[in-house]
Amino acid sequence: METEKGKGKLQVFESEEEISVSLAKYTADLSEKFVRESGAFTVVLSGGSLIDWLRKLVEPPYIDSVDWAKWHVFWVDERVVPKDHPDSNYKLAYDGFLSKIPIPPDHVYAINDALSAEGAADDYETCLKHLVKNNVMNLSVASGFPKFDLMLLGMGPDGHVASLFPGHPLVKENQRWVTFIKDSPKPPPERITFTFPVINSSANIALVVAGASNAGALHKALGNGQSSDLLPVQLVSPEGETTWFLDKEAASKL
Ligand SMILES: O=C(O)[C@H](O)[C@@H](O)[C@H](O)[C@H](O)COP(=O)(O)O
Repeated sequence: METEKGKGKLQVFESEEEISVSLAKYTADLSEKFVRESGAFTVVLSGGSLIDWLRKLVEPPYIDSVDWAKWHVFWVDERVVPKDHPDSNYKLAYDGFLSKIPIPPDHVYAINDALSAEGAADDYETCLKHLVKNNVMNLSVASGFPKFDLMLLGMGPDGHVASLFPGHPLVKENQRWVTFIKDSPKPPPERITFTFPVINSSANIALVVAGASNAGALHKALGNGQSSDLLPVQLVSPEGETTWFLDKEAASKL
């Protein structure tokens, strides 16, 4: 099933396997477009199941056809733990994805895990500012925040995206590019996260959500009901395009 709503392009798949097939083609097509147009492709990863759903991208034909040397990889959020810790989103991505592609190591922007949460957020923001200065990426003309080519986002059953949780003041942060949280309701408590102005400056956002536990939040996000207290996922509203990759369990209440 595929429909266009005001909230983006909505695709519902029979299985997680089909999500993975479609996500690989979508990502490879965007990579081809941005590399052709600008010579680089800036991609933002999440934690959670997303990395597993990228598995078809590291298989033929894409493993051979994607211009991996032009990729620059970032994280929308990261837990403040050592990079070899089981909770690390970097480790998750390295083990399941990055170790399988020929990407130059200096194009992989992991957090500095020797720093505090606050220090790591500052450091990551400084890193992004250097990349803007060196023309690896641009600022959005409309917002003045960095504009990534593609953000691959998951969503939690509470409607959180990145480490922006419902009711938390960080949801309203509108100055910083990268900020930190020390009281995440989902463990581990210390994380850094991109802010909504950065998320919403993206050229493309894929929201990849599977499983019945997410059906309620998706119903609220994509259904026709009105509500004044918006879930974080409802604040995802990029300058560019949103594409939803759902399985039928997640979409069961739509
Ligand atoms: O930092 C975290 O705690 C997770 O990365 C989390 O944000 C995850 O991305 C979502 O909960 C979606 O998870 P699933 O894709 O596994 O449903």
